[in-house]
Amino acid sequence: MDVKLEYEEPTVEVSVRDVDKVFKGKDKEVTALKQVSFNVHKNEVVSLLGPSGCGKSTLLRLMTDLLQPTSGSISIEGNDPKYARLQRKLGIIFQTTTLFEWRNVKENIELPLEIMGKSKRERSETALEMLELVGLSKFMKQYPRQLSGGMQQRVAIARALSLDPPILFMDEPFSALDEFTKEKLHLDLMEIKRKTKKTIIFVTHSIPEAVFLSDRIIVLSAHPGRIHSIFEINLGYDRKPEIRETKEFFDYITQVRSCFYEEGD
Ligand SMILES: Nc1ncnc2c1ncn2[C@@H]1O[C@H](COP(=O)(O)OP(=O)(O)OP(=O)(O)O)[C@@H](O)[C@H]1O
Repeated sequence: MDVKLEYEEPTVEVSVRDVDKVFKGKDKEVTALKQVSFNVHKNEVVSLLGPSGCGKSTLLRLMTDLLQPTSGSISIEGNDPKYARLQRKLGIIFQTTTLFEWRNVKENIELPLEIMGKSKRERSETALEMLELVGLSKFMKQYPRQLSGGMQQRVAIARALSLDPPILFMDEPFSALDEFTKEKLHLDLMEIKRKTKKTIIFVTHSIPEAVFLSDRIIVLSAHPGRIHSIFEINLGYDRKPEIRETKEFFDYITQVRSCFYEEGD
């Protein structure tokens, strides 16, 4: 029998080409990024991993139009980041949540929809859907100060997802949380990825976190920030907590860690 195998090229969703970023101060310049190039494909989870000061956040801010490159180019779905931002293609989640204290959980999630002029009914329906997705339906009337750090971060994720952006940018979103909460949120994020098919670009300095969550890890080295290595993590699509106990998981951690301790680094 003639079996035709169809292979579809993965769609490039984010493309970073030869990017340099130099911060010019009064009396000195800092080259934060030098000749950085990579692609992120649709539905991929890619982590940017590296030591403090290697330019991870700068790179994320360049991709989300919060900063401009000194040279090189970045495209999101074939357009520049500014266009992508204005078209609401980018959801951004930071390390510290920026929830509004005077709005309850549901009202916080409704905010981007309100800004976009969506009707009250649409706002409410979407917020309820997002609350369900992050498992906070019971807490919709609570105010941010009444929630734990992990719950607040889940509200921030729900809010970032409310306009259904295809790409989520997450800048060390769980680094302020305790280990138990962090591991729970890793599973929540896997579930969100499975249900929503988002592309996720995740900044972290935790090797186990990067290995557990990512399809690929881009390791940056510092001063100036350059791509040191790229690792593919073949631990399957739907990752369960037990993966953390497997040899493959530890092997990936060892492999990634070893590149931080190479001679001369
Ligand atoms: N606005 C700025 N002005 C001047 N220098 C900056 C600015 N933002 C970042 N830098 C410098 O650029 C380099 C990269 O910083 P960046 O915050 O991107 O690193 P990072 O890898 O995200 O670090 P961390 O893990 O500590 O958050 C650092 O040397 C930093 O001091």
